[in-house]
Amino acid sequence: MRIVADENIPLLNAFFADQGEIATYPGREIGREHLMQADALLVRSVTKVDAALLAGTPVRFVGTCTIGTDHLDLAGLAAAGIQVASAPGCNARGVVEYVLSCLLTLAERTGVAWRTRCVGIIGVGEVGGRLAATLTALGVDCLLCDPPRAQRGESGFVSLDALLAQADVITCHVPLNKQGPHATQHLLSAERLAKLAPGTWLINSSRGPVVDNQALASLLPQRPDLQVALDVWEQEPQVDLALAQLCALATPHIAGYSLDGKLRGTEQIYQAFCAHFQQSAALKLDDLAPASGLAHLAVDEQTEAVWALARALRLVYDVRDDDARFRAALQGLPQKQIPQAFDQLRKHYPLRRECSHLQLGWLGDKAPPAEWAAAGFSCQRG
Ligand SMILES: NC(=O)c1ccc[n+]([C@@H]2O[C@H](COP(=O)([O-])OP(=O)(O)OC[C@H]3O[C@@H](n4cnc5c(N)ncnc54)[C@H](O)[C@@H]3O)[C@@H](O)[C@H]2O)c1
Ligand SMILES: O=C(O)[C@H](O)[C@H](O)COP(=O)(O)O
Repeated sequence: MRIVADENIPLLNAFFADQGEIATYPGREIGREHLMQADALLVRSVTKVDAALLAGTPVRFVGTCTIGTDHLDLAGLAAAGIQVASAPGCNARGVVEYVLSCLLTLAERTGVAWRTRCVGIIGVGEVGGRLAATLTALGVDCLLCDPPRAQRGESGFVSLDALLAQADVITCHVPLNKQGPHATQHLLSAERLAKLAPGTWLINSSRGPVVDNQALASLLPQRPDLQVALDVWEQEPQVDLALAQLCALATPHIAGYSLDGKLRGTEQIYQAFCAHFQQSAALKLDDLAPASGLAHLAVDEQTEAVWALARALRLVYDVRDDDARFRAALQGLPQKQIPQAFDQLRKHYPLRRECSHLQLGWLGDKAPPAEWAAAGFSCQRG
């Protein structure tokens, strides 16, 4: 068995060394010449894979250790008889923590309490669904928009235009679909952006082209009331630095970059690979993942639950650090050098664990506040 893989897949060797010979390359550089003897191709989001790339190669299995699949030509690969697997939900919790951190930061900067804002979630799947559950547990009002789910007869959704008119915060969690009845490319078009209510906070951590970046760059100089956080960019790894400058928060596509999320992605693809090649999936992430590096925060009955949660989140993840690194690395660079700097920020991303690695030590006599567990924090006495 020969496996070709993106060099940025963590625990690749730990999971796949027993399965065959592994050759790794930078994800953006994987080409047909690397695949002429490969049985399986393992990628992340930066490798574009279509039937033409694999034509004439023995590759019969493609696994992407990511949630998004817009870099894969799913229809073409299916027609060519190639099995494709992705890692649904693997880093969804990381994205939720990124959005929560954006809310805390924008609240601090504008002086508007984040818990009083109505959050409009566009796309209510793995990420949007978990975000809605977490925010609701914290007492925040949410509006949900997901026409594909509404069309399947599920209730609780509003139309996109109703959401845009009513929400104070808009956060996008849709896949990038260029065609079809629910296409999402430029879902936030120039026309819709122009209608954003005064003081709206807009967060995009889905895919860059979901928001018309050119229209946003033209709008923002006339609308200093809008607060925009962009994690994804229309021409990635190229970034429009003028747009980044106008954003309140700018990061290099790292919303889901917790180590936990990346490792779950590798494990999910290992399982799919083993199922496809009829091998037993004997390895478990719990046995291979590095120790948790648990952080502690002690709280007592006098501490307001939501204040403690905000402190706890800051201990685990602070989007301001990613924003500062992004600006320091990219500002002033000639355009030609931006893609490489963008990729370097992602390749050398600092260790980040999820909130499940933070223990809230409860010093009170009564039961700890229910919001904590509901918001995804583990809470123990003492
Ligand atoms: N920035 C990051 O680091 C990062 C990390 C993870 C995922 N993502 C992106 O976020 C996207 C969403 O992730 P997910 O795990 O929630 O995916 P998901 O497939 O579980 O959920 C997507 C939801 O969007 C809905 N949807 C589709 N078209 C829509 C439309 N036109 N309007 C509104 N809703 C629509 C779907 O019905 C679905 O419920 C991924 O496809 C990926 O592109 C980014
Ligand atoms: O779709 C996803 O899972 C995310 O966008 C993922 O974090 C992308 O990371 P990459 O594959 O570019 O390393």
